Amino acid sequence: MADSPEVVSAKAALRESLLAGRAARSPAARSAAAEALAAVLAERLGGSSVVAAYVPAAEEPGVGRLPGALPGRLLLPVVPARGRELSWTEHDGRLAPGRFGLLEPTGPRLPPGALAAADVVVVPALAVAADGTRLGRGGGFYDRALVHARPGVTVVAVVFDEELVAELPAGPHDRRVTAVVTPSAGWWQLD
Ligand SMILES: Nc1nc2c(c(=O)[nH]1)N(C=O)[C@@H](CNc1ccc(C(=O)N[C@@H](CCC(=O)O)C(=O)O)cc1)CN2
Ligand SMILES: Nc1ncnc2c1ncn2[C@@H]1O[C@H](COP(=O)(O)OP(=O)(O)OP(=O)(O)O)[C@@H](O)[C@H]1O
Repeated sequence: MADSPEVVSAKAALRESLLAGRAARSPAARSAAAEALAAVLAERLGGSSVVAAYVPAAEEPGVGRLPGALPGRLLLPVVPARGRELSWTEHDGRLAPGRFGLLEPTGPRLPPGALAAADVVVVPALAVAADGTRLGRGGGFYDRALVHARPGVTVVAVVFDEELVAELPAGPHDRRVTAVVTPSAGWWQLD
């Protein structure tokens, strides 16, 4: 079942204002936030052997410090030329621009089900609610990807402080995160 028209328009309005907030942040504020986020994630994920993460774009929290600060073998997403199922590639240090201008790994692609190898999944979000509801960019990529995560693994979203909110609109496909990190609040367990 698709999102209702009310949920679709509520999400669109929220995305617009959250993206404007991100665009307004200075480069210095972005690097200070990235420093803090990287420190919390490195500490909390210390014992993990396989971590799925992503490469933040310039306006996203963690830019420049993720995924490099994360431990273990790293799986990074590759946006497909067609469709909305993310593929995965094990990070070997090499990145090149892909769809939407996002940096992506260049090595061999693994199928969507490769996410099942991850002990922890670090996900991008525009906002996260106290009940774990996540608002993304609107592609539905992560809602589809998280179907392949092993049940019970930690799914942690990375947001700026004011993007951890009381509530968010949710549709039938939305997958909840189990934790969230923000630069000032650190790690919040939500499940
Ligand atoms: N760093 C990072 N990597 C990520 C995500 C992310 O949010 N951040 N994704 C999280 O899912 C996936 C990519 N999803 C994305 C979905 C939409 C847009 C985007 O810019 N959409 C345009 C519309 C462009 C179009 O449809 O042609 C827009 O929002 O204006 C970008 C990434 C996988 N990798
Ligand atoms: N597992 C799924 N199967 C089919 N459709 C889905 C699935 N997950 C999401 N969708 C659809 O994809 C569209 C976008 O979903 P949504 O608005 O939740 O994206 P998002 O979580 O913000 O984006 P992203 O995951 O790319 O960051 C919606 O129309 C939603 O109904």
